[in-house]
Amino acid sequence: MDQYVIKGGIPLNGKVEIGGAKNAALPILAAAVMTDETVVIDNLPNVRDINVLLQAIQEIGAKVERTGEHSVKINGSFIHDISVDNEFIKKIRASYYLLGALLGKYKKAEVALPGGCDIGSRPIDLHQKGFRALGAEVEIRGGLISVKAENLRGSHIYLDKVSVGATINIMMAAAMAEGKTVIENAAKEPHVVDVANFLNCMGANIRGAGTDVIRIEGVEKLHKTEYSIIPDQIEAGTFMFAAAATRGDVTVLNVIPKHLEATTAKLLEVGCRVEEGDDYVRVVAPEQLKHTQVTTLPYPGFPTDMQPQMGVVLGISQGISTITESIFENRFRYVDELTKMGAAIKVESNIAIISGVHRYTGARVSAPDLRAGAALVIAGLSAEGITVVDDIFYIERGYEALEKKFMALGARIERVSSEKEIQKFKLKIS
Ligand SMILES: CC(=O)N[C@H]1[C@@H](OP(=O)(O)OP(=O)(O)OC[C@H]2O[C@@H](n3ccc(=O)[nH]c3=O)[C@H](O)[C@@H]2O)O[C@H](CO)[C@@H](O)[C@@H]1O
Ligand SMILES: C=C(OP(=O)(O)O)C(=O)O
Repeated sequence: MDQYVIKGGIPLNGKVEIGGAKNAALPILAAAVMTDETVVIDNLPNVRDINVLLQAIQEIGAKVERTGEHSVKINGSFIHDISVDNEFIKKIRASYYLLGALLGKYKKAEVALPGGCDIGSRPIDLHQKGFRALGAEVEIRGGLISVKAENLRGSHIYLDKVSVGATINIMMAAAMAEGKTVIENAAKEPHVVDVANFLNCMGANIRGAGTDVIRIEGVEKLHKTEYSIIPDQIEAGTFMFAAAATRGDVTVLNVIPKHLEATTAKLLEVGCRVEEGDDYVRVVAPEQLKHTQVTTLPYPGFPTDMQPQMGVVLGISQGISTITESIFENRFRYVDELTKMGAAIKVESNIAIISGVHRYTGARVSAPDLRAGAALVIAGLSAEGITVVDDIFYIERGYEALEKKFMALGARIERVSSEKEIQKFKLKIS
């Protein structure tokens, strides 16, 4: 198993290019098979979840051609199987997007129950409710969820909870249903809008994405398009918080500043200076950060996917801060690891009470999930001494070349795969 080994305490400085959003790219890849014509997708992040999904799409017969590190051509006309089940697909969350996509196109699909990071209970009842409302039968058996419909018909669907996954899945199926669908209490995340834009470029008729009511007029057929994925707001936010934690000065390039407003607001509250351009944001950190309060909420609220990174910043901010996690109950698993680095954080139910310490000290820690892992890397970059982060395969689900991007900002970080290499790194920096 690979690790990151980090010599912390160096303020990050410079510019970093942000890639395409994993959580937009995944449903867009699934939606790409909904036409029999060739779709070209660009600004694709080269991360593990994307590669797993592409492989699954290929296994059911779609033609997938990598035309560059960040681009792919997909042709869904060769699909011969609507059953998606392999060892890897079970481990990712976004596998379920193939349900909506294949149900829309073929009126049936069967997909292994979704995995994803263990960040709490992750039911899919709202996805099922949506598919049923469109006229599909839904059955879960033997670790698979299957959906089929004689006829998919538009419907009026109210989501009892704001769900990114359910909104996107229903939108995909409804795009090729007969008649009109209205999704109420829809998720408004930028990636929901990106998927709607992509489907519309393929000929779908979706209005209102980005508001809480989405209206879809089903079409019979979708067609080819060329599309570029939006920048990853979570990758961008991760670098912004890394700048704050290391008392650095970092400019994140190729972003949509509007998507980063909640993150920017919190950085201002802790005392950072934030400059915004058309497609960049610069974060300049003060010597001493200040405490604040955070609650995770659906967009435009503060994203749960940024909560661990924020927690690491607050752990070294003067005073008492609190974080209320209102989306997933198990997203504080980084706290025990951070405690090994000197953090003083108490978790009571879904609230973390954080007494800021002066600085972290390096320790051996383990990434409990994707974003918590990235947060521990930030802690290591800001800590005194050496930190080893184990289980980085979680981090690689969603971050491309994380260590290389940090190195380019002046960090001393290496990806290693043995205890011997860790010792070598220690000798090299001593
Ligand atoms: C691949 C991907 O894009 N993952 C993101 C997606 O996950 P995901 O789409 O799984 O998360 P949802 O937005 O669906 O979940 C939000 C809340 O709704 C609940 N819920 C969801 C579905 C359902 O059928 N029933 C139900 O009760 C969940 O338990 C959670 O409390 O959005 C989350 C919230 O922004 C992010 O943290 C994940 O990174
Ligand atoms: C939790 C995440 O992903 P997933 O929903 O795929 O587990 C994430 O992107 O932070």
